[in-house]
Amino acid sequence: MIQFKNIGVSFDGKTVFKDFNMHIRKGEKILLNAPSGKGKSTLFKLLLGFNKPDKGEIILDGKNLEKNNIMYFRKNIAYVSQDVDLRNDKVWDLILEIFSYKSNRHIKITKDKVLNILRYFNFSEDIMEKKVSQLSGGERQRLGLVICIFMDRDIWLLDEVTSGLDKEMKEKVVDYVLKQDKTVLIISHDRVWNKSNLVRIKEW
Ligand SMILES: Nc1ncnc2c1ncn2[C@@H]1O[C@H](COP(=O)(O)OP(=O)(O)OP(=O)(O)O)[C@@H](O)[C@H]1O
Repeated sequence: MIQFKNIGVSFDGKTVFKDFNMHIRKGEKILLNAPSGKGKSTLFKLLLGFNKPDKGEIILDGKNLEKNNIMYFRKNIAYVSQDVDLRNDKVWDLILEIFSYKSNRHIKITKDKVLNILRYFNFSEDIMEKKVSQLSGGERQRLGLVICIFMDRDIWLLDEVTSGLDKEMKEKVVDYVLKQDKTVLIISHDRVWNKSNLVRIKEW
């Protein structure tokens, strides 16, 4: 489904990837395990077309990532970044706005549906009326994940989504993610992801 083929990436003369290869099948859950600075986040940015490799190919559903089909890649991907950068609106207004965008408009959200998932992630109802700036780091991460869930895209890129959470919530997030019929790439230093044999570990 996704393929990184002979990828080479350098920044300012420093090589991050020389000849990187990875093949991801539909529905796989993959934990990217490499030391800091080895290019984990860069892989996400490559797949989204935010960075361009110096050499190699990035393929999704048989399509080579090129300028003219970047939107195909992006439409299939939901990305939760490390420092979830959400607009400082009230949570419910923010959600309404995100789902009014052209690429998400086909998704029918209701306050009840959103509340159900928010409750699963231990939010109370008053979250809807809070502004994003009033949320803690961990709450923002969970909110980012909830938005990703509602986007209902085939591929999820999760960058440190469990780092600010307590043990019980980490396990809840992992449980939820692993049950989904989605292809998920995970960057995390949390051991909770390694416990399941549903997770393939890609090390370099
Ligand atoms: N746009 C950029 N310009 C210059 N250097 C960059 C750029 N993006 C990434 N780098 C460098 O590339 C290397 C890989 O960065 P990346 O963020 O992908 O690593 P990582 O494995 O995700 O690290 P961490 O685990 O610390 O988040 C780092 O040395 C980083 O400084």
